[in-house]
Amino acid sequence: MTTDSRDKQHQITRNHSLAAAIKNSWNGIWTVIRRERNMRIHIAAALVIGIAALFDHLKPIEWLPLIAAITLVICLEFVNTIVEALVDLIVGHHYDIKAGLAKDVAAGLVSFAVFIELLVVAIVFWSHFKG
Ligand SMILES: Nc1ncnc2c1ncn2[C@@H]1O[C@H](COP(=O)(O)OP(=O)(O)OP(=O)(O)O)[C@@H](O)[C@H]1O
Repeated sequence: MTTDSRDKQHQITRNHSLAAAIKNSWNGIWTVIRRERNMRIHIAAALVIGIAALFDHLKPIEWLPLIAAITLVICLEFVNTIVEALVDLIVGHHYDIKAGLAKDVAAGLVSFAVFIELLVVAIVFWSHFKG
């Protein structure tokens, strides 16, 4: 295989068009959804929250904190996946205490965001029914 044909299969240059940039970014999102079980759980939880908010006729202002909390969790799960990929790229299959720390802190960020998400959901629905 020549270098040229290899480069066509595995792009390592800048995107030549906006369409290519969008296609590659969607590919990144889809890859995370396919590979990361936790991301699928976050999306399922977001759907459940959204359906509950629809059924309970939440006001637009009440949707905002829910959307913010869900966005935070999903964005941090992307960050967690990026950290895992970079750590694996750097250390491979070797044990390294700093690699473990980086992965644990990244996972901890997601857990913290999920805790905030649960808190936000509880407060929004509680205040909706209370008043
Ligand atoms: N190279 C390494 N060196 C040291 N510890 C590691 C290494 N790779 C993984 N670990 C430890 O194993 C844990 C799980 O690893 P990893 O994050 O790759 O698995 P995962 O199942 O994809 O995690 P998550 O549930 O967050 O997606 C890490 O949080 C870390 O404590």
